[in-house]
Amino acid sequence: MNTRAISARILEAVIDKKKSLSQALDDYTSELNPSQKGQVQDFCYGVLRNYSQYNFIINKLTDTKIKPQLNMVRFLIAIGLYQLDQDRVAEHAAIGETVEACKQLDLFKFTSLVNALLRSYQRQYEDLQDIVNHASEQVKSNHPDWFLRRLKQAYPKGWKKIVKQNKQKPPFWLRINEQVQSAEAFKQALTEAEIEFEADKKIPTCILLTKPVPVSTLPNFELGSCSVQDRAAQQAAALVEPTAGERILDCCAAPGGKTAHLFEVCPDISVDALDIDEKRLERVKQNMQRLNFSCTPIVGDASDPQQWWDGLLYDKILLDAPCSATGVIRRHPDILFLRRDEDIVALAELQQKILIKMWSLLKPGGTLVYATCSVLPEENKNQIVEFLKQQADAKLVKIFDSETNEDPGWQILPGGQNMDGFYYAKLQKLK
Ligand SMILES: C[S@@+](CC[C@H](N)C(=O)[O-])C[C@H]1O[C@@H](n2cnc3c(N)ncnc32)[C@H](O)[C@@H]1O
Repeated sequence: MNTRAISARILEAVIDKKKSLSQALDDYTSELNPSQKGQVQDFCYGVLRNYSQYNFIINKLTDTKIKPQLNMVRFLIAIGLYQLDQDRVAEHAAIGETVEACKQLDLFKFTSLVNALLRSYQRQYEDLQDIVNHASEQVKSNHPDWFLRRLKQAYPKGWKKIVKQNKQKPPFWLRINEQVQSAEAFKQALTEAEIEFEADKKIPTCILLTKPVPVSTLPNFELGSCSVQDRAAQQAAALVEPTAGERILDCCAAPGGKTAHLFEVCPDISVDALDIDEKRLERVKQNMQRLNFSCTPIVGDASDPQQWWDGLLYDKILLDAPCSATGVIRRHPDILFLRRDEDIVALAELQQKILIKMWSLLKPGGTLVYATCSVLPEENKNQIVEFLKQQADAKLVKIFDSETNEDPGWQILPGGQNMDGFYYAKLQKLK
């Protein structure tokens, strides 16, 4: 099967069957070579970031709407439109290969429709762009109405910027592991390997790769020299401030990016890495192995510590709460198709429940860092405000720029200092 046909199947899995993009990519691309995999990823991400717009154009160009059961044809045409929007794919290849994919998917009678529609798109390109520019916010932004409503309510002035960021390709940040080599030595090795990067101005162990490269080509990656992690996620370890001898709970730890960072900052700590998902916890173990650290993985539900907790209080807790992930849409555009409005209420309830339970596992004098990769106040600011109202033994620790606004924590919006959308708040338990 050609890469367009495979991509159409993946889009069907995400958009119609509500599978996560990473799962669908795993399911359909395991047999492909790296270059084919790259192409499939490019098509799928590209279409998901612009699907509402492509769907709108398809409806404009077809007299009779393509029936829902023929969504596969719709996905193929969307892949064709994405290719024609790009300079990288020659027009004849974009159209020819998409028509070929149509045959490979046994959709022979639609080949002329696919061909005609893509050619019409080329001919009417300027007019269609103009029509799209006057379409609804939902079409232009590729965001569902419920999410636009929540964004507008939370950020009356800034929502357009967030929406724009969500359509961008994400930056490629690395975290250098100074337990393997100094940041300077790693940067030198990158220069020698002719891998272009920008050093972060504030964090010496954080760098931005100018162009994505396969991780296997990074110097000593297998020996744990560095990890791929967004700059926003790299703030967590500094906020936890791990200190030698401490017993730390990493709550909702998988795949273990932040667990590893805690050890990189201070290897002489003991960390319980808790996650409800046994399979994802395996990835924590793999990451620890590559980086040569050792934690205690625990499969368990954070909202029900009686099932797994050994009764010993923790000095520090990092609670990377389950959330809507609405801060990382540029990395995971499938979120726009998988998340529903009612999820936000359910997640907010779960987050407050977990926060209260985790608080009971913290030593007096200990600190808890609350984190999400969400941009919604329901999961962030409101959670902390509500918690502080109810918990007399909780004191807010001010972090970064949190003193300058009414938010008790730090809301990072997508694209802010080139980071993902994230939220942090730090709480101390009074003695
Ligand atoms: C945002 S991810 C964590 C990322 C991780 N901290 C890192 O930096 O690599 C959230 C995790 O929460 C886990 N999770 C969701 N609900 C949970 C629950 N009730 N108890 C424990 N873990 C949960 C999910 O399985 C998922 O691995």
